[in-house]
Amino acid sequence: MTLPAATILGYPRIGRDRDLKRALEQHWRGAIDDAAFHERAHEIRVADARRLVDLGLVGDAAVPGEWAHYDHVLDAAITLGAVPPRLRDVVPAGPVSLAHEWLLARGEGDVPPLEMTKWLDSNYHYLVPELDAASTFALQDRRIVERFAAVRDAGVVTRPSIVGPATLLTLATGGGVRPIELVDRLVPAYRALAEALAEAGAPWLQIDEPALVGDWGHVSRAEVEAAVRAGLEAVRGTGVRILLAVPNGDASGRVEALAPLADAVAVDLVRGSVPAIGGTVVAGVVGGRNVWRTDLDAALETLRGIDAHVVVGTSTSLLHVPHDVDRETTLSDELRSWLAFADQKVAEVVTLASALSGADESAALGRARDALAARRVAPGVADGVVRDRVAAASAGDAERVAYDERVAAQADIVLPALPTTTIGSFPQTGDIRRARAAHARGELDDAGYRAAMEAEIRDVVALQERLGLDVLVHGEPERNDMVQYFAESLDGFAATAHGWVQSYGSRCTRPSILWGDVARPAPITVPWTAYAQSLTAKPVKGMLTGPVTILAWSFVRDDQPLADTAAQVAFALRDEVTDLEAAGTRIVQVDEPALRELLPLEEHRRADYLDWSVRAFRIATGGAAPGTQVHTHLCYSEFGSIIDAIDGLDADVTSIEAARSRMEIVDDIAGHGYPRGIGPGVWDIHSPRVPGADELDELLATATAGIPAGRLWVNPDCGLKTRGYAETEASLERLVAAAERARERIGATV
Ligand SMILES: Nc1nc2c(c(=O)[nH]1)N[C@@H](CNc1ccc(C(=O)N[C@@H](CCC(=O)N[C@@H](CCC(=O)N[C@@H](CCC(=O)O)C(=O)O)C(=O)O)C(=O)O)cc1)CN2
Ligand code: MET
Ligand SMILES: [Zn+2]
Repeated sequence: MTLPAATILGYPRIGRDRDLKRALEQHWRGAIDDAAFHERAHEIRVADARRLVDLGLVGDAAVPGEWAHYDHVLDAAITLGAVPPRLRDVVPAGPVSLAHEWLLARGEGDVPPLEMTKWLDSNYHYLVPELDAASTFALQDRRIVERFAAVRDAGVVTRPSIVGPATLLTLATGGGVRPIELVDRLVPAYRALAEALAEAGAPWLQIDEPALVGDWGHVSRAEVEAAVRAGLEAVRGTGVRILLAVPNGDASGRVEALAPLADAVAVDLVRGSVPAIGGTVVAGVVGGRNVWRTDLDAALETLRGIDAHVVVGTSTSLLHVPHDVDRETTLSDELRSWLAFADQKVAEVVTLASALSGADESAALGRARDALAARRVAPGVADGVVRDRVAAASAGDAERVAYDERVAAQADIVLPALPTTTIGSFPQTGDIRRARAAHARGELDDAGYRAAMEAEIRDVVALQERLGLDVLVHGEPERNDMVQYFAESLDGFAATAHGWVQSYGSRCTRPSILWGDVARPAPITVPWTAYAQSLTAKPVKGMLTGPVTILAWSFVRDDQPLADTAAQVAFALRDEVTDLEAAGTRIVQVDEPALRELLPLEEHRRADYLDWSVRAFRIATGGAAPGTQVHTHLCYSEFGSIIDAIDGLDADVTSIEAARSRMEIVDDIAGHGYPRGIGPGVWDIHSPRVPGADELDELLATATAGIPAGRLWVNPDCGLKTRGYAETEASLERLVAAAERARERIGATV
């Protein structure tokens, strides 16, 4: 049985109206029981599968079946019995209950969850499988088989998918063992899955191996290739056919020798070129990482040039894009005509497959051509003033005076040794969100909304003064999201109303659409920051999101180099810094949590990326006076690899996630001789756990051992927007007390 003519590699699983998010959060707070949760999850799966058939994915195995509750990497680990060694006594072998699934994903009490980190170069987060030398694997949980059968019984024969062994092991951590070395032990469990699926009547299994397109450092290319091979050899001959999917980059040069072991190979033709393989190729000409309408003429030409049996597909799963652009009635008709969300992308692969088979699709091709042509010349796509400013940028725009001179100019910002601060956001309470929703619906007027946010700022400032923090924040209550908020105030961006995309677990974002040249028509953050500063004699940090993060967490235009778009955003932020200074702000933080995330998977593309991304940050902050203290904030570990780039940002103070990795970063910093202020996080804010006093002392002892006291700051790992007030107050109280003890211990004078 061959694959149908059109398919996609995956579909959003959070539900059209974030139905799965709601079900998850209701189950977590005990509002619905296991049976009700399973029922809701099943309904979402069936509705999505039927919609995909209605959109034209007809024929057995055309509809992908990947339906994790929380994360697809966690689902693979659960399926194959890869339970963390530390939890062997807690999570028994066999099917994993919802309670245990949430324990793995979210932790509980003293049990920390699996670590969470970025999936490839995206803003989706997966849970890192934990393995050790004693790890064994088997088909322990049949959720993939059961979901296939349940959706088949509802009328749709899908193509289940699972993360492949090379990718699973490349992304896993190992205690005392390199996970990739466990591959021979792991692959029989994949075979057992393939056999079970064959028995259940599944015609195809998709094995995702994006690890093939990256350069990993800790795992060699030969090891990745060998692990993919071992997986494919293990699953051969069970009766289920194998689609090897290699999304997220250029598979050519990496997949040719493996292709004969699979029944079909899916490749990303948005980022990559066509590999020389025969057999069946799922040609990923429709992009899964962006929201622009496909150039169907160009795609058709690519498809016609492939010397193999061609199935039209997407470059990646559509997990990263929202469901349906037709719901975005607040966008202009013009902008909407340029866009394709998941459902429109499905229609595109169907149209292309039909055209490829010789049917007359001239009307659809013509509409796509017209939309593209209109986009090229639309007002706002190119703005002469913006372009002239970027073109005129000089090296000096990215330079501040030497650090020593800045330290001298900042001497009147009076702070103790080991100053305490937070990362910016305070809890986003239900009241704040309800006020914003009421404001959006027109039920709360502008003045009422401002008053509500100012009341919140007053409370947050008072709380920080009571706790004794040294550098205060206003708490960011007015921000729906740290990127969308800025996008809504900048020219060149559009925000969506329903364009939710899963970020992790139940948490979603609405990435904005960066379609035109970027400019800042008016100050954005100044009134809020100035209001907070008016309430206190302590310094209040102004809080901005940096250019790289604004790009990384938006859907960016594909018609010019990212570096050019980054420079435009950087100049807009530069003006905001100037206006904050004029309003009396002495400390400005420019967050770049996505700096590491956008680092290309392929080694040969990294230097160029780091060059333009660091430059964009420096343009954004380069206009700050020497007396203005510039902070930045980065989250997620693995920063050792980009420590030179962090140094290159030239920020006066950098706060960085460190508590979860138990201060590993301190060695990197000490070894590098990093010369400026640094605040390694001492409180892991990703769970409601309140850190113990001993734990804080220990983390600070590690920090003071590696970093000179004059440069060390004390802060949490990240912002507090997902936390509640109970744990926020308790944890910050302990953090301030621990900083005081550390000052005494090292004999620092306040
Ligand atoms: N873009 C982005 N990426 C990021 C992060 C981030 O902060 N932003 N942080 C890191 C971790 N990722 C995260 C992603 C999302 C959230 C998060 O909290 N998301 C919220 C939504 C945030 C938001 O957009 N809030 C809006 C809309 C909130 C909402 O759902 N409103 C209700 C109505 C309000 C009510 O009556 O309660 C609705 O629309 O139904 C607002 O506050 O205005 C969620 O999923 O619940 C946190 C971290 C990395 N990537
Ligand atoms: C994901 S980084 C978050 C930084 C932001 N200033 C906050 O505190 O929420
Ligand atoms: Zn952060």
